[in-house]
Amino acid sequence: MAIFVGLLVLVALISYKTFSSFRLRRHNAEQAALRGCQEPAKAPRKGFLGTGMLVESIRATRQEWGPVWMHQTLNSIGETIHTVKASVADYDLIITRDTENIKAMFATQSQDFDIGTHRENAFKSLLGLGVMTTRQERWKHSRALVRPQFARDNLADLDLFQRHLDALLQRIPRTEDGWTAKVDLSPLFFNFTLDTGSEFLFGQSVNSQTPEKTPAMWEANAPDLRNFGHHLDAAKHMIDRRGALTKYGWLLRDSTFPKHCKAVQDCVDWFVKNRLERGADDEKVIETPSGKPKFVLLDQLAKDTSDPLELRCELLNILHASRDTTASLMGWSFYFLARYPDVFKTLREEIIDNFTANPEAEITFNKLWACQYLQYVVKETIRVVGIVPMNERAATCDTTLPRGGGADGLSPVFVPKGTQVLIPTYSMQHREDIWGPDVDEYKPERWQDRKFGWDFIPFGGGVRQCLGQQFARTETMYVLARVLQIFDQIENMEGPGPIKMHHTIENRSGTGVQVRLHLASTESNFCREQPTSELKLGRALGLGADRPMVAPPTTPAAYCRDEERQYEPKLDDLGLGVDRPEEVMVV
Ligand code: HEM
Repeated sequence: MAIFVGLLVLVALISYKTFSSFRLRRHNAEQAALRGCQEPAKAPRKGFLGTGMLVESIRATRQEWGPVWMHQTLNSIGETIHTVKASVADYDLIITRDTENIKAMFATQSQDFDIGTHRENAFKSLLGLGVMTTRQERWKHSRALVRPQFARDNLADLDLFQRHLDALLQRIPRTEDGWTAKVDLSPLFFNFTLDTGSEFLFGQSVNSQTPEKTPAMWEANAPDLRNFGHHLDAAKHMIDRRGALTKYGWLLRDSTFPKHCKAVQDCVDWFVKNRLERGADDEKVIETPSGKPKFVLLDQLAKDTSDPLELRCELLNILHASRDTTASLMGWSFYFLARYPDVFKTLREEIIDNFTANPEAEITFNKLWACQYLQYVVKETIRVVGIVPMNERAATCDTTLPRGGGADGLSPVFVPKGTQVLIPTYSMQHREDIWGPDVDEYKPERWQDRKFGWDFIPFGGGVRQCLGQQFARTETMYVLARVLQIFDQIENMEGPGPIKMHHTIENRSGTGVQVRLHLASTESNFCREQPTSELKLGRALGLGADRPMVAPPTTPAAYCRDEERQYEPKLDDLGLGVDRPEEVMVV
């Protein structure tokens, strides 16, 4: 009897599912016809229930070429096809790298699109509900809370960067011949941005580069601040793995994940509690060496809300958005400088012309942003690697995208409510029809006089545009400027091999940034003298100093420069603001 009832329920369920899916398909077909839409090209359906593409994409990500795989897969469907529909099991999604569609989702039809539920679901255990993770009315509330803080002029604090850069440089051991030991700069940048980010957000740095500076009273009263970075990385690793499975991410379980999330949250709660105990008006005005009051985001947010959970979530959302992205950008910048000596030379000349070779000479925000070649290097680095190589939106109602349907790809495409639309920014930034036949070359000069709009959206665009792009670019440019004052040569210490893109949410070099640097002045005390035991210490610090020296540097074939190019700087690129109308693209 029980079996009979069970079977009956199963048949009823299957019938209901079949009927609803039939009704939905008919509804979608009617709506598409009414709106003059045509079907886009289809990605080949491979493997069991069409999961082949998903498996391929996960494999490519593991092999550290995920963004390139996506680009090649789209090109294999058609180099002139920029919008496709892909199906995995019962799940249809659209992938588009068409600039008209991007503009529609971010600007002209932005009311019909928002981030999907995946971002919120994937991140909420760690970050809670904040500006990165929420949608609709809840997101408007968060954005209204944090945006005014980012709309200030010159938000980035150069003194803050300098203090933590000093600590970073002390991590690099020098040898007797004026060169540093071989060093992997990548982990150093991740610690650096954790330290600058935590100080910017909480008012006090977690000092991941200099744990010995942690105040003694913290040791007694605080949660596990020393391992803040470790817990953050471990929790994010799990989120990345879940994210790769899109809607099926919940299938992955890891018993340590909640512990890491809790450890991170405990640390932030501790900062928030200390701040709230002082009362909203008790803002300690600390003057930085440049005479500017120190900006602390927590102080500012505490004026608007005293809800500890809300404060924790917003701060963590921003820390997540800022730390790894900016560290990746710094790492990649040096990765390419080590492979393009002529770019390094041109950039260094510009830095010395503007700021002298004295690494203690003042660098101001305005002068930094006036360095054109420096900006080109940063933009080209972002273009070539796509720091956030994939963005996404989901339709909040039945709607359309203006292009991609029909044989010529020029008809609108119907997008049913709930459909996820992937935006492969890396692929957009490698479209030959937009960037020219030298698209795969690393060539900062291409940015001279280049106007761009919806074809270059590394910081998103429209109402949900990144709030920290000015901060990230200032921090990266500052580090580049100072390091190039101190060092006059950089050498790639990695063996030959293809570029590896370790794509989690952001994209960092999968082989690290293995270099050695030459001090411009032998008097310089910017690095530590290297005792004989230093190689072992280097390993403990994750510097890679003990790794075997490898073959002389080679340039990855895809990024060969075929000729010397002349460059003349032009001053046209100082507009930064998140204050501009949201539709204007400013990068
Ligand atoms: C190279 C560094 C960075 C890159 C490439 C980057 C890129 C992005 C991208 C692609 C988005 C998503 C936009 C969307 O959903 O369409 C975003 C959002 C965001 N970013 Fe950044 N970001 C960087 C650094 C930063 C920094 C340093 C901060 C803060 C100090 C920051 C704060 C935010 C915030 C708060 C959001 C959420 C905006 C919203 O949804 O309303 N980002 N960023």
